[in-house]
Amino acid sequence: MKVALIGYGAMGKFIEQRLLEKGHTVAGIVSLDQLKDINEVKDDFDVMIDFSNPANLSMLLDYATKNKKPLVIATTGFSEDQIKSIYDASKLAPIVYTANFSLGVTVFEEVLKMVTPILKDTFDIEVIEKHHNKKIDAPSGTAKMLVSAMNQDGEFEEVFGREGVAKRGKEIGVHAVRGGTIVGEHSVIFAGEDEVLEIKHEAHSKNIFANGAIKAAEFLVGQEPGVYTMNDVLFSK
Ligand SMILES: NC(=O)C1=CN([C@@H]2O[C@H](COP(=O)(O)OP(=O)(O)OC[C@H]3O[C@@H](n4cnc5c(N)ncnc54)[C@H](OP(=O)(O)O)[C@@H]3O)[C@@H](O)[C@H]2O)C=CC1
Ligand SMILES: O=C(O)C1=N[C@H](C(=O)O)C[C@H](O)C1
Repeated sequence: MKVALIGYGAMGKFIEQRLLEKGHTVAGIVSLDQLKDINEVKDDFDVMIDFSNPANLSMLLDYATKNKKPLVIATTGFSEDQIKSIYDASKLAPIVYTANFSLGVTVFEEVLKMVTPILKDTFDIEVIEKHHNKKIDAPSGTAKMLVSAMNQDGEFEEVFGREGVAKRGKEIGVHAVRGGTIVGEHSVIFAGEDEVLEIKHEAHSKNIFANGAIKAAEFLVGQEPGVYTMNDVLFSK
């Protein structure tokens, strides 16, 4: 598989190594101090993998739709309008879009879909995420994704950085911690009267994200246009 890499920061450098180890080729790197535009990548490639910055999204969606190129989007911190533009573009190009490529978080979402309807009326729900001190967006994309998994019917308001009392059944509180080299931790706390259920995922290495994104890219080559999830990548036949 020939890959165009977007972003050459912590994840971009990491995934480049993993791609080469797995026998794939890096056709070009687009980043602030490399090629500036995906159109400048001269070698042909099969798929784009984006671990960069929301500022690059429209360039990547333009390229994907005009050239029918598969796009793996790992970047987080998009606006609502940008997220809508991903779904619009997916009518013309195959896209995997997820804020977390790990198996554990993919399963975490399914567990939340099962547990939340049972506890939502009698327990308060709070999400705590922890990341390294270089992360620019908060709350994390994964925290937002976990809230969405719990909020399928749109009945909760997401409250970031709580002030005042928690409104049980109406709000999900979200809290962000930044420090050191924490790779990524996400906890969902269901707090009831005299009991607490806490479900937690810890990333111990960026490997899980790099390997998941490469699996997603391998899956995406040859797929029809559409937005695919990690559930599709990991569990579809
Ligand atoms: N979905 C997932 O599983 C995961 C997603 N991520 C997400 O991937 C993204 C990248 O993470 P990470 O590698 O740790 O971040 P870094 O800050 O280390 O790297 C970001 C890269 O994007 C480049 N970049 C390109 N265009 C811009 C721009 N307009 N403004 C700023 N930077 C730009 C930066 O260039 P330069 O180096 O020149 O500054 C840098 O190479 C984040 O959004 C993060 O949340 C991270 C891990 C897992
Ligand atoms: O920036 C990171 O590092 C990470 N970002 C993703 C997010 O925002 O959820 C995924 C992971 O937690 C690491």
